[in-house]
Order: sequence, then C-alpha cells, then structure tokens
Amino acid sequence: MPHFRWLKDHPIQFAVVLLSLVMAIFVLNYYEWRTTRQYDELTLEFLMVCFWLFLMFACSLASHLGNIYTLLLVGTSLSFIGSLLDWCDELVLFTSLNTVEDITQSTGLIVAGLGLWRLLKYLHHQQQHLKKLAATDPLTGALNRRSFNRTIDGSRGVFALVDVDHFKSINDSLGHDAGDYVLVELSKLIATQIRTDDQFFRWGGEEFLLEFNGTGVDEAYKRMDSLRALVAQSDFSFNGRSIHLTISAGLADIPREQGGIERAIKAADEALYRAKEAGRNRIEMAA
Ligand SMILES: Nc1nc2c(ncn2[C@@H]2O[C@H](COP(=O)(O)OP(=O)(O)OP(=O)(O)O)[C@@H](O)[C@H]2O)c(=O)[nH]1
Repeated sequence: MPHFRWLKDHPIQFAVVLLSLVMAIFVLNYYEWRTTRQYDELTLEFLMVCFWLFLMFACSLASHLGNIYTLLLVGTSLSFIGSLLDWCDELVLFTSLNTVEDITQSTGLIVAGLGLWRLLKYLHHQQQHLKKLAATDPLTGALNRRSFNRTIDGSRGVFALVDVDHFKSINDSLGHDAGDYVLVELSKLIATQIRTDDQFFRWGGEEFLLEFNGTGVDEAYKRMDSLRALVAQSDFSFNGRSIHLTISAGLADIPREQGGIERAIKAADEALYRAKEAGRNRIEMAA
C-alpha cells in the first residue's frame, strides 16, 4: 500500500518514535501535570525533540553508506529519546530521569557527531574522486581535453601534438585490446619523460598533447625527439606478441599576442600533418 511505504522504508525510525511516544504517554499520565516551567522553555525543548526527529529521518538518505548510516541513526535516535525525556521532565518535574536523559542525549550527540565526521570524510573523498574522474581520461589516466581547457592559462608555452603512426593497423591485426594496451603503455612512457612543470593530455583517439613549460622551442624539440627515439626503441609486448611503434609530432610555439593557444595547437596540427606526409617517425616544427 503506497501510504505505508514510508513506514516500510524506515522501520527502525518508526520503532523509536512509537517507543518514545509510549514512554512519553506513560510519564505524562503517571505523574501529576505541573506546568510550573516557562512556556518558552517548554517550546524550546519541544523544538529540540522535533529537530532530532527530523534528523533521524533525514539520515536515512545515507542508508546506502553502511556503518556511517548506523552511527547517524543510533546517534540521532538516542538524542531524540533523550530530548523527549527531557521534555517530559520539564512538564512533570520528573527529576529522577535527569541522569538518564543526560546520558542518553550525550551518548547520542557523540555517536551522531562521529557519524557526521565520517560522513564528511566520505563526501570529501567522493568529491576528490569525482574531480579526478572529470579531469582524466578513463583509459590512460592522462589528463583529458576538459582539464586542458581549465588548466592552460593562455600564456606562452611550447606545444607538441603527438600521434601514433599506423595505429589502426595495430587494432586491425592484434585487436582493439592490443590498441588500448599500447595507448596505456605509451601514456606511462610519456609520463616518465616529462618534467614536473610540463603537462600532457590525451587529445583524442591516439593523439596526445604535450605542453613544455619554461622551455625554449629548441630545447622542447630536443626533448620531443628523444621521446620519439625512445618510443621507436621500445617493445610494447602484448600477450606474448611484440609490438613496435613509432610516433610523429608537430611542435609549435606561438606567443599569446599572436593568437595564443588555439593558434599554437592549429599550427602544431599542421606540423604533425607534414611529419606524417614526410614519412612518419619524425618531429616537424610549425612554420
Ligand atoms: N584501441 C583503440 N583504438 C582507438 C582508440 N581511439 C581511436 N582508436 C582508433 O585509432 C585509429 C586511428 O586511425 P587513423 O586515424 O587512420 O590513424 P593511423 O592508423 O594511426 O594512421 P596515421 O595517423 O596516418 O599514421 C582508428 O582506427 C580508431 O578506431 C582507443 O581508445 N582505443
């Protein structure tokens, strides 16, 4: 029945509420009703009861979080019961309950606080994880194009657009998995060769973009060429099959005032095209 769905979804919370109501009715009936306290104070206590009750139900949003949910549920339930006892106590001056309600409330606060702390830690960890997922390419773990748009500041830098030669033939002869494997291994190799100031991105397909920072174009060319030579010498064995590959790259260095990054990448792309036309396994400078 749709009306009882909530009740079915939150059995523990309802059990706590029912038990507390029975306790409250018992306390209020058993002892003489003496409202000697201020109305404001009673209202405040009542609001506290409602607050814990609300949190008790709200924490069910974390029901998929196992231990964190248990801590939040136990903490808020204890605090709710403690506040309810406190409220009854204000109505009937039932002083013998003082210790019980204090212990229940304090324990509830500690447990709920612990649950909240663990929830915040979990959310922080999730946020970091999502940030990483949004910034990286799922196959190679390299930064993706989205993070290029975010991290590049538009100042001068030397860009190299790198492309694997005849990559399609690896897919065609050894399968897509072999192609994926090569991209991952190549990505790892590039990561070991760049400096901490440099960055590299998976630009798409079998293309990578390298950004050399704090380096002149001649130095960037030398480094790019040693990377090219290293790739050409490497053996990317996959399932016992030896894979040799080469890369081509176009290098461009265009200052911001002359059109900035967009122009630099376009120029690098044109230079890469020339490198392919000239026979591959080579680096070409932008005109
Ligand atoms: N395995 C795998 N293949 C990919 C991926 N992304 C793109 N490709 C393939 O990469 C191939 C690129 O082929 P082409 O653009 O013809 O380039 P190429 O074979 O490297 O030839 P040249 O660039 O001219 O040397 C295509 O067959 C794509 O399907 C990927 O993530 N994994």
